[in-house]
Parts: sequence; structure tokens; C-alpha cells
Amino acid sequence: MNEKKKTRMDPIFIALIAIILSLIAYTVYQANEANKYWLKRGIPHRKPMLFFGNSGKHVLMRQHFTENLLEVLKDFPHEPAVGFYDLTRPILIVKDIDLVEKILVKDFQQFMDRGFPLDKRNAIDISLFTMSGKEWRALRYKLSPLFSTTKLKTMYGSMAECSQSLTSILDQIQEKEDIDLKEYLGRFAMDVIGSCAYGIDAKNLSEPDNEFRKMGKKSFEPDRLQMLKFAIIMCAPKLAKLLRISLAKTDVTDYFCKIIRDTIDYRKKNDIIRNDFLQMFMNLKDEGNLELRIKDPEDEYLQTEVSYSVENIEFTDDMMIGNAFQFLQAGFEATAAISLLTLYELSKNMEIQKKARLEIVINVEEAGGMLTYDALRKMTYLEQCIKETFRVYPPVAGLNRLCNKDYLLPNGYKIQAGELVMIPVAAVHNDPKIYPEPEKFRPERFDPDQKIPSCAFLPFGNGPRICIAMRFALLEIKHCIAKLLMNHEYKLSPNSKPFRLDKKSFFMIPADPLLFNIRQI
Ligand code: HEM
Repeated sequence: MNEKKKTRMDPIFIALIAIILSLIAYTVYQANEANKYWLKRGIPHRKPMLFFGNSGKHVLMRQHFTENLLEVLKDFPHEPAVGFYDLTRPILIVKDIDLVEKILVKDFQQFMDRGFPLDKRNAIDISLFTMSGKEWRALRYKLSPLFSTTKLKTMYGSMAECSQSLTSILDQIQEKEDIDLKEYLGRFAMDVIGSCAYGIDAKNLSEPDNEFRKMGKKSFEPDRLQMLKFAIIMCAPKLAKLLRISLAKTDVTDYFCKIIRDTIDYRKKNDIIRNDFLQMFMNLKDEGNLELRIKDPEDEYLQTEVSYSVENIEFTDDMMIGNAFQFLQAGFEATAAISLLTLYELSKNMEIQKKARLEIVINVEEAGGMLTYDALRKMTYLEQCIKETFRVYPPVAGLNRLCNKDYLLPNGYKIQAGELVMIPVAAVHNDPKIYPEPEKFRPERFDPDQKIPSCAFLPFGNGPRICIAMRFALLEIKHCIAKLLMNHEYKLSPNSKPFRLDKKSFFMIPADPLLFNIRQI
């Protein structure tokens, strides 16, 4: 009886093994074929590994993505564009700054989208960053006024309140005590965005163990599952859609979305109108539609009144929540990282720190002892220090663009419609032809009389898809550093380990805590 059962199972078992082996063989074949893409296109590239392409070390968290790109590009110092495999997905890396300018600015119409495969069923993934085409254009147009000078001046008061809390906490620190500034700057950045964006007192500085801080930190904590999800979304977008894979971490997004929803309800119930990001999203939702004015190229010869056709694009609930969440999240990590790294560089170069402080003190005195918006604007050397930090540690490794129509490069090579292009920011920032001795920290590179080509400095990207909040982020960082340098002197603690990049992080942040000793002035 047992014998009979065994013989009946065998064919099923064999068939199953055959199916699995065929699937493996098919997957290996497909991956192998994918690895021939740049060879067939005649584009210089590094030999890819099966399944891992050229990004294996990064995906396995053994190398930061910025280092990954720099290492590959080192093999091709004279090539303006190089083929790269992000796992199995081919991407054209363009580092020649004239080409970069064409892609990001001059021929933007052909490189308008980021090519992020967006699954609209995941509300939280819908944001200005991931949106494309007409929807992106209409929303970008509506949101840009959020960052006008008038709006920034209004938000400046909230920033000043948060920085006052920060310096009061730092005042309590003893001179010889080692402090990990990253934690304090992270709390400050969260309080600022909570307050400027949503009118919330997030209390990260006063109550460091609160839920807002924990969730904010968690949203950027890299883990292997997140890496895997990202890899599936980028390399197999159809599979990602089928499995409804989202980059969002459910507990984090649930928490922040609840805050956003509760704040909206509270404002509606109590007729509260504020001058912040959330109000703008609420107004758009009330208007119902985003109006898109489309210029008809056929009419351009008329040269007089240009005629527009108008298209209405619905501003959905999901768009409101997704964008509100992205604005909240985008403000957390990168601003704190750059503030920390500016203080790190200024602590390694005490002369630069002294020079920056002198400029701050003079301008504050001229403004009657207050760190006002206008006083801050005059601090050009401080701004140069921050820009140099951005050059050395650009938070975002690459700017992605999707080519939507065949595009001929000056060297005769064609970028095909549907191909992904990436601008490797750190490679541009480390080009010795633009920045001699790029490994050195030199704020003088950004002296007003130094002419740096516009697409040679890209921490916020460039062109119509440049970071919408660039001025806000710069203002926050500059205000924070000015306030800290006004009140304290910063030195690196002898116990601080040398800077080592955190390979697991999305941004360029240190793997070990940078320890400082501070002295009240
Ligand atoms: C130091 C801080 C920041 C850095 C370094 C940074 C960097 C960037 C970069 C590199 C891009 C892509 C640009 C491109 O593709 O050309 C971007 C886009 C974007 N950023 Fe930022 N960002 C920062 C802060 C913020 C903040 C605080 C917000 C929101 C309040 C924000 C909102 C956005 C949005 C919505 C986009 C998409 C813009 C679009 O596609 O139209 N960013 N950012």
C-alpha cells in the first residue's frame, strides 16, 4: 500500500522539480540577457554580476551607493556617459556637466519624470517626488508659492523658537562632556518641520523619547527588507504592483498619517486657518481640481496672445495625504545631517569656524543683537561653508530622469525613449577640473567672484524638478548653524572616531557618532 502511494507521488514530485528548475533557468536566462544591454548598445560599462549588476556591494549594504557610483566611474575617467546596472536594471550615468545641463535644464521636456514606478493604490507613495507628467506639472505649479520669500519670513519665527530651545539645552552641557550632536540636531530638525509644516509642537527637544521622534527616526532607519522592497520596485515594477509592495513602513506611515488627519479635522472643526504647508494642501483639496494650462505649440507662430487649453486634474485625498507625509519626512534627516557635518568640518578647521563666527557676530550686532532674517541673509561666508559641506557630502547620491523621446547626444550616441538616466552628484562634486583638490574643505570655492557652472553644484538637483524646498532647507540650516556658533565654540572630542560613511544609510551620514566638546561663549 505504502509502496503504491510512493510510486503515485513520484511523477508529481518530478513535475514540480521540473517546473522549479525551468523557472530558475528562465530567471537566470533573463538576468543574463539583461546584463547584455549596454554591450548591445555599445556603451562603455563595467562587467555586471548575475542578478547583482554593478550595485551588489550597495544592495548587500557593504558600500554606500555614492561610493558604489564613484568606484564604477573611476574606471571611465574620460567618458561623458557610462552604462550601469542597478541590479538588473540598466541606467545611463551621465557626468559631463554640459550634458547634465541639457538633461536637467535645457531639454527638460524630454527628461521630465524620474521614472519611479508609482502604484497609485499606495496613497502614501503618491507625492510630488514620485508623480509624473501633467499631474506633476499642475501640482508643482500650485505648491511653488509655499516657498516664496514672504512665506519663508513667516516660518522664520518658528525656526527661531526651536533654535532657542536647542541652545538652551546645549547651555546645560559641561565643557569636557562628549556630546553626540546628531541627536540634538535631529530633534531640532523635527521640531522645525512639525511646526512650519503642520503647526504642531512636536516636543522633540523637550521630550526626546516621544513617539514623534521615535517614528521619525524609524522612517529613515535602513534595513534589509527595505532594500529588498526597493530592489523589487525598481527591477520588477510589475511584480511589485502585483504584490502591492510599497516603500512605506506601515507603523511609521500610520502614525504620521493619523497626525495629519487629526490636525486637518481639528482645524476644520475649529475654523483654524494657518499659514503653513498643511493649509496649502487643505486649500487645494477644497478647490477640488488642479488647473493645468497647456500652451498649444501650433499657436506659437502668432507671437501675440498665446492661447491655452485648460485641463482639470483632480486633487485627491490620497494626493493630499501622500504629499503632506512626504513634506514632513523630507525635512527630517538631510537637514540635520548637513548641519552636523558643517559643524564637524568647522571643528576640524578652527580658523574657518572663527571667521564664520566673526561674520555672524558683526551682522547680529548690526541688527541690534538679533539673529534676524535679514541679518542671516548678509552672512555670505557662512553660506559658503554650508555650500562646501553640501559639495563634500551631497545627501542624495543620484538624480534620476526618464528619457521620454529618443535623444541624440553631441557625441553621436542616442539615449532611447524609456531609458533611465542618472546624474551622479558626488562624481560631479569631486571633478578636479571644476573643484581643484576636491578632497579639501574650502569654502572659498564659493566666493562670489568664483564662477561655478550651474550644473556643477547639485545637492538639490537642478532645472524645473529641483528640490521645491531648497530655500527652506538652506534657511533652516543657516539659521541653526548661526545660532549655535553665536553661543558656543565647537571642538571635536579626542574620543571621536574618524569619519566613516554609514553604508546602510540613504544619505551621507557618519557610521559612528561624531563627538564634540562645546564651550559657551
Ligand atoms: C538638506 C535638505 C534637502 C536636500 C539635500 C534635498 C534634496 C533634494 C533633491 C536632490 C531632490 C531631487 C531634485 C532633482 O531631481 O533634480 C529633491 C526633490 C524634492 N524635495 Fe528635497 N531636499 C531637502 C529638503 C527638502 C524638504 C525640507 C522638503 C519639504 C519640505 C523637500 C521636498 C522635496 C520635494 C517635494 C521634491 C520633489 C520635487 C519635484 O519633483 O518637483 N526637500 N530634494
